[in-house]
Amino acid sequence: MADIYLDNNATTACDLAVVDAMLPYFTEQFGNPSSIHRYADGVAKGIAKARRQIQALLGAQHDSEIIFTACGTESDNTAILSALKCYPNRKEIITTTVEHPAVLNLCKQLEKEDYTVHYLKVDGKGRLDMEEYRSLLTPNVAIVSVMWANNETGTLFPVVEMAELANAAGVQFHTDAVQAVGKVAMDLKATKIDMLSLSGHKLHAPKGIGVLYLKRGSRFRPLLRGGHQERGRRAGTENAASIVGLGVACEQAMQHMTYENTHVKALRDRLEAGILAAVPHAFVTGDPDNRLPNTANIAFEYVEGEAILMLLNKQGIAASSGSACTSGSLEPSHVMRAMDIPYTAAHGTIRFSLSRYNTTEEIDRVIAAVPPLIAQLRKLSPYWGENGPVADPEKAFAPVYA
Ligand SMILES: Cc1ncc(COP(=O)(O)O)c(C=O)c1O
Ligand code: FES
Repeated sequence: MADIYLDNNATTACDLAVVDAMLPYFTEQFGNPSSIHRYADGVAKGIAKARRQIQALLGAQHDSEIIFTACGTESDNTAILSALKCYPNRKEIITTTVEHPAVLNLCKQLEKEDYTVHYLKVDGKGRLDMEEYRSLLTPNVAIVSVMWANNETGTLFPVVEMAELANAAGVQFHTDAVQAVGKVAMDLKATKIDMLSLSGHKLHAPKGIGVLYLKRGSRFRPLLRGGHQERGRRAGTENAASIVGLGVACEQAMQHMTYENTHVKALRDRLEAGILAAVPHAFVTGDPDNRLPNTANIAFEYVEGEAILMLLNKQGIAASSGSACTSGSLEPSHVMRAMDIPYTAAHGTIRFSLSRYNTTEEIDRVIAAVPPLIAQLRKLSPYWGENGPVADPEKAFAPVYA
């Protein structure tokens, strides 16, 4: 039986059209786009076309607002560090408790360098408190960086509205839209978003290519200095093949946007409904009303996420865990902790993230596979008795994970 890939928030398979478009840039068109000979002829043109394809998907005003980078992480770092250089007297940053490490770990470092970082809290469904946000927006803030969609739960933040508020307060606004691009319709020219990060490998383009969108007129200081590539805003010879691939991936994403929000969403809903109907003591985390169409993060109480993943893997099903145990930590993920998910549930969260390549048959196989597997693990769980959870399992857990 074929394997089932439900880990698309981690990374996606390259679309075959993307690979086809890239191939000539490894062979005939391998020249440096800055050179003046036939090996470079089509390269600059290929890059220019990709810029327009990405502009179209983002609804950007100008193609010059697209800066190619090496990854989403580089885009995030560049955006935040740029604002700190542009506004040297402002020593505060606003972000959230549930950002990707690409933002969080940079902020942790900046705290050691005398910046004050305000981490906006989320409620039990992963939603932000806009009052708290408003109260923190002062002239001391250099930049607000808030993700468009959360990678673990798919929860969407109201970034368009938050950017308006930041702009009114004279503060730059950056959004990490790595998980949102291609799934959420965007019209950046109609927003006050100054900077946005995206990453190719989350939308069926290769790994190692990213974009930083920079609104025309917004202040900017480059992270990498060197050659004059990207109008001096990001030095380094262009990754032409990947850029061309990303362009095609963005065009495809535009074509599939409706499908993603109808068909893929229906598959996700089918998966959730099927699993929740058959498994007691399980629930969906995140904001059910404001979510990516492809993401289901399900907490299975009283079992270990890692054990679930291993049993799923044995059956050819690839998903990921909301816990951090794979990274060698016994703590559940910072996103689950921020939402105050009890640790007896947070340790058993599984993220199923779909793509347009998934089928109803695959989803039905997963719906059939999960319930017996959870039952099997609960039989082994010290927190699960004959008739369900043992009394006060939270207390029983506490000394272990304290
Ligand atoms: C929300 C978010 N931001 C940033 C990144 C980092 O992107 P990249 O892997 O291209 O550096 C990821 C990827 O996991 C992500 O999910
Ligand atoms: S899921 Fe493995 S330690 Fe929490």
